[in-house]
Amino acid sequence: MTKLENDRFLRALLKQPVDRTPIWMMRQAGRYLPEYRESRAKAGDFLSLCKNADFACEVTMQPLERFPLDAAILFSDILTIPDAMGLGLYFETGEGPKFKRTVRSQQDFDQLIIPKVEDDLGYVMKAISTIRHELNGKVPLIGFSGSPWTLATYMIEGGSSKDFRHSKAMLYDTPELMHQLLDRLADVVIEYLNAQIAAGAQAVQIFDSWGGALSHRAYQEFSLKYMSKIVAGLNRQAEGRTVPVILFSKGGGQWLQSMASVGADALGLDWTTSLRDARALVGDRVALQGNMDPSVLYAKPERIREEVACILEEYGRGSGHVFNLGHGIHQFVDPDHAKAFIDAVVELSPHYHLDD
Ligand SMILES: Cc1c2[nH]c(c1CCC(=O)O)Cc1[nH]c(c(CCC(=O)O)c1C)Cc1[nH]c(c(CCC(=O)O)c1C)Cc1[nH]c(c(C)c1CCC(=O)O)C2
Repeated sequence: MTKLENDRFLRALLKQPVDRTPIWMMRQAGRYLPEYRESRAKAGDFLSLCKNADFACEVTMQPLERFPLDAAILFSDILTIPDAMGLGLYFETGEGPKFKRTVRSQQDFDQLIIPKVEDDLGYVMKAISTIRHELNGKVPLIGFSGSPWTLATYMIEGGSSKDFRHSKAMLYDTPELMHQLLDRLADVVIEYLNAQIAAGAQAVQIFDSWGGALSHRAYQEFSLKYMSKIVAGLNRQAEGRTVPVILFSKGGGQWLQSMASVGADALGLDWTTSLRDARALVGDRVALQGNMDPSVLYAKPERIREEVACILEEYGRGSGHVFNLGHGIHQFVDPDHAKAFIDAVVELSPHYHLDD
């Protein structure tokens, strides 16, 4: 077992003392990096990057070669699960993800394949072990999955959606069908994340990108309940350490108290919530991750630095904060601005940990 040289990300998630606030960025490997665009052109397309362990490893490492990040994130996609369930994932340039088949009826549900994670998603585990080998203990590797609700929206709509027309209709008209789908997805996610942990993921994040599209009642019943089932089903010890779990419901700022009670180690916040208020609400129960508006990276480096300073001050002193953007980095961001952001966290945050 290689010793982890930099564990401040894992420590902060468990609210253990750190020398400075750790940082990583959602979508840190992606189109804003010219070297990513080059690798994608070499591989042919995005899915070929995900399905080939050497390419997935190459692009995972790219942001770490440029910036002093405290974690790597597996290069993959949340939609690998519906693809393995037989829906036929493809990407049309400039149009985002699409599925050949959708799930809108009991019959569609009954036809879903129950994937054998080790085979059907074996390429993901292979990417994880390749990346761990390449990282050689430099920083921890994050594994991830979509939440059942977020995955279900893509499976029901057949791709991205603005209004979640078919998913909302199913939720309100045939809630029992929706529950069957969510429960099945929760079981697959548990197996998938446990396989990622066994292959070497040292923390996992559940992306509930569309949790915030639900009503207050529906969020608890159709999203949080299934994330809670997942958290309860995860193997959270590996290689002699705790494997922390991060829940990220985008737009979920008003539900932090209930999210804090499902047993995850940390909650991801988007930029619409104040870290100060969030910390007061959740107390010592969970760490917090976030939450700079990704669009701040369009501004000048001096302005980015001011925003970082405000966010550090909002969280205040002590461990339990992982710096991140409130959502994925945009594709038109100048990589030098991402560098200014990360450097600002590295330079300004030690002050907040003098008593740790
Ligand atoms: C909803 C969702 C998806 N995928 C993901 C989510 C949840 C996070 C979020 O809310 O943003 C998660 C994801 N997708 C990707 C990662 C890689 C790891 C990372 O660096 O964060 C992660 C963690 C790569 C990707 N996934 C995708 C890209 C762009 C593909 C390309 O190279 O063209 C990348 C780098 C494609 C993708 N994949 C998905 C969409 C909607 C799109 C198209 C959107 C877009 O074009 O930005 C589904």
